[in-house]
Amino acid sequence: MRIYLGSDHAGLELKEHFAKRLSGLGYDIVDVGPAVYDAEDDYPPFCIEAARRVVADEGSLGLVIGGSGNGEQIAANKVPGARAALVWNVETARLSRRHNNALLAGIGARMHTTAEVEHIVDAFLTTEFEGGRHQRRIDQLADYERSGEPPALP
Ligand SMILES: O=C(CO)[C@H](O)[C@H](O)COP(=O)(O)O
Repeated sequence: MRIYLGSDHAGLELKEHFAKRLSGLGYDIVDVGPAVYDAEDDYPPFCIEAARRVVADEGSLGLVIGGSGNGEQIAANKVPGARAALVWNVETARLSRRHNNALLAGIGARMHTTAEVEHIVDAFLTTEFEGGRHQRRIDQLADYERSGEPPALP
């Protein structure tokens, strides 16, 4: 499976950790940057690029890593077709795949130990989408994104 990685300066060290770790586990890693630490860099270019690539590459997943993961997730979700979830423990990571078919995980490097994030990321990458009623909800979001017509209130 191909995994796209993006971050900002706050997530750079953890991104590099995952580039090595996931590559060692057999994942095909594409790191969209940043390549060097710059305390003044901004997360949108890297997270939007990671999300664009995931959406264009069916079957791939992405990790967008920052200080909190909030802005990274917001940036990724601006890309049409992207579904990015802020994952902050193993259960939210599992549910983001099982119920939301999340394509990208937003991760807060300043919120966890590296060992915690390893468990969170492993859960994200190894959980399958459940489909069923959850697909109906995802379809409503996708229709709204495409048409601008909000789903009817029940
Ligand atoms: O988490 C983030 C966005 O959600 C950023 O990594 C964070 O805002 C960067 O902060 P600073 O420039 O103070 O290092």
